[in-house]
Parts: sequence; C-alpha cells; structure tokens
Amino acid sequence: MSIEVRGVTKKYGDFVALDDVSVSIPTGQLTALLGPSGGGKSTLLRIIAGLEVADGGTVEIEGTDATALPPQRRNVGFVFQHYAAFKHMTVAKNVAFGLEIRKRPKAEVKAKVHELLELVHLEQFADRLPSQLSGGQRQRMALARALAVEPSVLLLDEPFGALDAKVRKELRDWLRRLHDEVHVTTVFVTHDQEEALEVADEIVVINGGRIEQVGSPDDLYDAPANDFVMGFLGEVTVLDGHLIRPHDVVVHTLPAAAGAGAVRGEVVRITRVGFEVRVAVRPEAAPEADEVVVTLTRTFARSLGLEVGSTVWLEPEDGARVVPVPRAVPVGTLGAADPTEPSEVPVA
Ligand SMILES: Nc1ncnc2c1ncn2[C@@H]1O[C@H](COP(=O)(O)OP(=O)(O)OP(=O)(O)O)[C@@H](O)[C@H]1O
Repeated sequence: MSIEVRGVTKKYGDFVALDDVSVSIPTGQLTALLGPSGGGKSTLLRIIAGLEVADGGTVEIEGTDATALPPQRRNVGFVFQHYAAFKHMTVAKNVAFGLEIRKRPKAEVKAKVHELLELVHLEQFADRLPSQLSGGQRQRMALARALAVEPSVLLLDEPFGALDAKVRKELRDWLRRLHDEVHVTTVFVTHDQEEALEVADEIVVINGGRIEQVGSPDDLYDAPANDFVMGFLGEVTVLDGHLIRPHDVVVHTLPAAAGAGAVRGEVVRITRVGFEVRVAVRPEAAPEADEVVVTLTRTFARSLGLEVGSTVWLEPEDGARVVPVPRAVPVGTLGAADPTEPSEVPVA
C-alpha cells in the first residue's frame, strides 16, 4: 500500500472533522475521496499532504512514517481547485519551477519540461503566460507542474471543481488517460458521484468525518455497505421500507405473475428520460408514503401497456440489493419527482 492512514483524528475546536479514520490507499491507482460537503475529504487530503496536522493517528507514505514530516519532505505533488500559478512566468517556466529550485542541470530541466508539456498537451503553449490559457489548460499546467518533481503521490483537491461541466468532463477523461500512462499513485477529492464512478479505480466514501466504505466503483454501486452509500452513489427509491435501485424493481400488470409479497399500487406518473421510462407508483396500502419510482426501458414499458391509473404489482428483481431504511437518505437522491428532470411525456 502506498498510503496508510491509521487512526487519524482531527478537531477544529469542539468540532470533529475526522473521527479515527483508517484507510489504505493502493500504489499506482487512482483513488477518489468522495462524500458530501463538509464530510472531511479535504481535511484528510491535507493531512496526507502535511498541510494540516492531525490531533492523533499516523500517516505512512511509501513505507515511511510521514506523520511528523513537513509537506516538502513527503514527496507529494499537490493541485488545488484554484491553482495559483506564477503569473509573470511562462507556462514552461511554471512547470520548470520545482526542478530549478532543486538545482537540476539546465538540459535535464528543458527535456523534462518538454516531455511534461507533451504529456498534458500544452506543448504549443510553452511560451504563453498563465493568463493566456483557458481554465482547463491552466489545470493541466498545474498537473504538469506537480508531476515535474516526480512525486510518489499526487494529491488533487477538486482540481476541476471551478470549471464548467463540459470542460470538467473533458479533463476527467484526460486525467484517466494520463493516469493510465503515468501510473503515479493519485488521490483526488470530489463530491461528484459520477466523476468518482467514471474515473476512479477505488473510491473511499467519507461522511461526517468517518469512512463509510472503500471499494471499486462496481463494489460500491452493486454492494453498498449501508443506506448512506447506496443513496449517495446512484439513484434509489423506497419499496416496502427498503431502499432499492429503481431499475431493480419488477413491474407486473397481473397479480398472478407477482409473488405473495408484491406491493400493489397505482401508476401516478410516467416520464420519459432519454431511452428510459420512469414510472411513479403510489402504494395502495400506504398512499401517504413516498411514491415508488421504477425505471424501465421504453420498449418494455410499452409492452406492459402502462398508463396513469393502471394497477401494478411491484417486487424486487431476483438478487437485487435492498437495504432497510433506518435513517435519512441524502436529499435529492430519492427517486421521487425531481424538478430538474424533463417534464412528463406520455409513453408513445
Ligand atoms: N480551518 C478550519 N477551521 C474550522 N473548521 C474547519 C476548518 N477546516 C475545515 N473545517 C470544518 O471541517 C469539516 C470538514 O471540512 P472539509 O473541508 O474536510 O470537508 P470536505 O468534505 O472537503 O467538504 P467540501 O466538499 O465542502 O470541501 C467542515 O465542517 C468544515 O467546516
């Protein structure tokens, strides 16, 4: 393991930002620290970097106890959301900076800067000033600069957070490809589930100063450890007191086809979302409860002949992951009516 965090606690006054956190971050992988705002992601990253001192616990980087080491002796590269470049220096000079202060030979610095600018696709911008770059280009320059000193670990705190959605998506794909080329152990903070699921090899879910689960994107999505992880990573709905993914609910239009425990309800809304259809069902036994939301392919929905007012029977798909609902699920992840979704369209 490349980074071993053991029993780390951090308090700000009485507030516990990290509560006895232990996690192993594997060598050579791209790991996301994912969680809601205020959960402690940045605090953990900053403690790994040495920019913040923990109140208790240890941090080991590549087999060395780094707990008491200053940031510059940890061999980590760091990139923040708002990257502060030297404004009066060219892109090439900014990238060269870390090598020059380490007094590396001129020819070596030149070759390395060239190689790095190629890697981040900025070779044609070497002589520009940072102010002459777009936001996405500036973040790529920041990454080149962090990589210049060959860190054993690269730490990125919402590196693309300040950019618009399209550039963010491009950079995220680019980071994945860069990582496949360079393989430096990389830890990045994000509160964006999709970003973590798409880019990371491994995801550490942090909430309320504690680690909820560590696993691959598939592990977390298919086998969430608890209701928090299930609700945070992917859409959920409530069926008979259990959280379930909306695509894991089977819809029957005849009671004979359904199992004894199926929930009988009335279709109250049908919404088309791209190639899927979202069907909201009010359970008959508990009309005041949340609507159950089911997603179906359009073809299947059509074959069932569903309409608003239809009576249906719902049950979990064989092998579906269901988790009892013991506590609040993050706002906005329950599958019921989402005002940002496209308006209702009949299934034609
Ligand atoms: N210097 C500080 N002084 C007091 N409280 C702090 C300080 N830094 C962080 N906190 C608090 O610690 C908690 C964790 O903060 P942290 O920045 O680690 O969260 P985060 O998960 O990275 O959130 P975000 O996604 O919003 O950046 C927050 O409630 C925050 O207000």
